[in-house]
Amino acid sequence: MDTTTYDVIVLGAGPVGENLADRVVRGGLSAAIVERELVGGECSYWACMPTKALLRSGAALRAARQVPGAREAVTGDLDVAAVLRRRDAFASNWQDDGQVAWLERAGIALYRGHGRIGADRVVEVTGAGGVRTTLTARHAVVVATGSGALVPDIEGLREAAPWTSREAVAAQEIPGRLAIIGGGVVASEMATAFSALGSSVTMLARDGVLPLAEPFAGERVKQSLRDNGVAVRVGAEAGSVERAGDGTVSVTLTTGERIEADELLVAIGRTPNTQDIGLEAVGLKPGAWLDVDSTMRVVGEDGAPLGDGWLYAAGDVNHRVLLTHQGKYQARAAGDVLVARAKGEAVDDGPWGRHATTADERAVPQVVFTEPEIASVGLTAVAAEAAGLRIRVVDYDLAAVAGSGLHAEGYQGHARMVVDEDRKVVVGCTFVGPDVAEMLHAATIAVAGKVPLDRLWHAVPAYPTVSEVWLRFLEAYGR
Ligand SMILES: Cc1cc2nc3c(=O)[nH]c(=O)nc-3n(C[C@H](O)[C@H](O)[C@H](O)COP(=O)(O)OP(=O)(O)OC[C@H]3O[C@@H](n4cnc5c(N)ncnc54)[C@H](O)[C@@H]3O)c2cc1C
Ligand SMILES: NC(=O)c1ccc[n+]([C@@H]2O[C@H](COP(=O)([O-])OP(=O)(O)OC[C@H]3O[C@@H](n4cnc5c(N)ncnc54)[C@H](O)[C@@H]3O)[C@@H](O)[C@H]2O)c1
Repeated sequence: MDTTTYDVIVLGAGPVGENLADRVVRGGLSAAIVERELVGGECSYWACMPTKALLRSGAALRAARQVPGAREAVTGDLDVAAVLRRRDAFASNWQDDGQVAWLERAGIALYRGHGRIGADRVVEVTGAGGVRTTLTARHAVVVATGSGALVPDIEGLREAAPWTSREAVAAQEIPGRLAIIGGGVVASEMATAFSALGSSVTMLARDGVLPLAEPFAGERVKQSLRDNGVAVRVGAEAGSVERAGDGTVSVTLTTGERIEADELLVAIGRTPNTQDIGLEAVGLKPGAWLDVDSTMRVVGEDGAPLGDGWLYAAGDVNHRVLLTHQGKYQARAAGDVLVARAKGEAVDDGPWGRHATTADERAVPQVVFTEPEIASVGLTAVAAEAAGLRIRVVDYDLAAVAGSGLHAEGYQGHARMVVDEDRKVVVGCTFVGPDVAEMLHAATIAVAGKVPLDRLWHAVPAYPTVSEVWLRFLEAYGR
């Protein structure tokens, strides 16, 4: 048997590559995965899990302090060393043995090294010591190489060795002063985490705090960051950066003002890991995001699949939605469609079909783990209007729901439901408040399931929970 030929070869063993390969093997095909760093990808070691571990202890402490009886039992502050140890454990101490064992159990062959596409269906792997292996795919190659932090061309920035999300997430010491360029999800979560861990944080939020969220949600997070001592500088833009011999970083704003810090985190978005994966060998542009159809097949500029449709791209690298859960959703659909195509079975790629990733466009859930949390799904009011929908917005004060007062003293929160008036279904929902993350899935089901408002009246929320906001939404909308 030729051990270097597989039905499917996956480039990148992040959450998306792993899930896709697993799906393919479960469908009866063989799969190999190529990984140049740690099996498990960004999410496991430098993103989702360790960031949430950094944030969770502070959130738990705040929650206890908001409930009389529990509050009195809290006699100290965060144990920073214990938080960092817990973070280390959630990052598996940056060892991937557990995930490698999982690959073995799943029957997926692992090649360690940097993978590059050499020609149609051919992947060259350069492993330790420059050893090269050529892999050939009978059916498909899948690019699941993810994304890296985008570092802008600001004078002196690279020379100043700034933190990206990786260094922030893996920090072994908490800087006294942390400056952050950016106002998006990474910037907001890291400002929340590091201020709770003791840093004095300055956030240079050129375009505002979480500008893509419902405005009331970004506004509440901004206010809360300020209440917790973070200097949120909306509109501030870094002009140049310099690191002095003693390690101090100075950021000179475009206004001329200087801000000093011990570390500088750059969090202004992502760039695709496609610079050096051989895209030029198959007529694609290195460094570009990969465009795909609804089954994750890479398409050319004409919108048609490349060649006979042998190349797929899933997860961050296709730029549809840069979230682990959506990438894994893409992996399930793409893995299944790959098996169907290989076996000559019917493909179900119409909207909401088994092999299509329709939810990427209409029903993406996301939780931003700030204080307060933001949990949202589907369209904001602005996005719905921009999409040409005739909408009605229903707002509700979460503090007015009986369950919220019980949950925490002085609970503050807000919720918004966006209704498509022509179809009488919910197309978007946003909650902002303590612990709203776990409320999100009900909204996701309403949006993805296109549950008519008339039917939602029969989905009765339990009393006394914060979820009773669903009843209040319907009452405010009217029957
Ligand atoms: C700080 C931070 C926090 C986040 N928090 C969340 C969160 O709470 N929830 C959420 O849903 N999302 C979160 N995300 C987003 C999430 O991390 C990504 O959407 C997810 O990791 C994408 O998975 P992926 O498999 O596409 O790519 P990745 O996780 O980036 O994995 C790609 C893998 O491919 C490998 N690779 C790349 N090029 C090659 C090559 N040429 N050869 C071999 N291997 C290669 C890489 O080493 C990597 O292991 C966060 C992101 C950041 C930066
Ligand atoms: N909880 C979560 O789900 C979670 C957590 C962290 C990251 N992520 C994902 O990771 C991805 C990356 O996050 P991110 O925060 O880096 O990107 P982002 O796209 O969320 O935010 C980047 C922000 O930087 C601003 N910006 C862009 N260029 C700038 C510049 N030159 N100077 C100053 N500001 C600039 C933008 O206006 C934007 O608000 C996101 O897509 C996000 O979905 C998700």
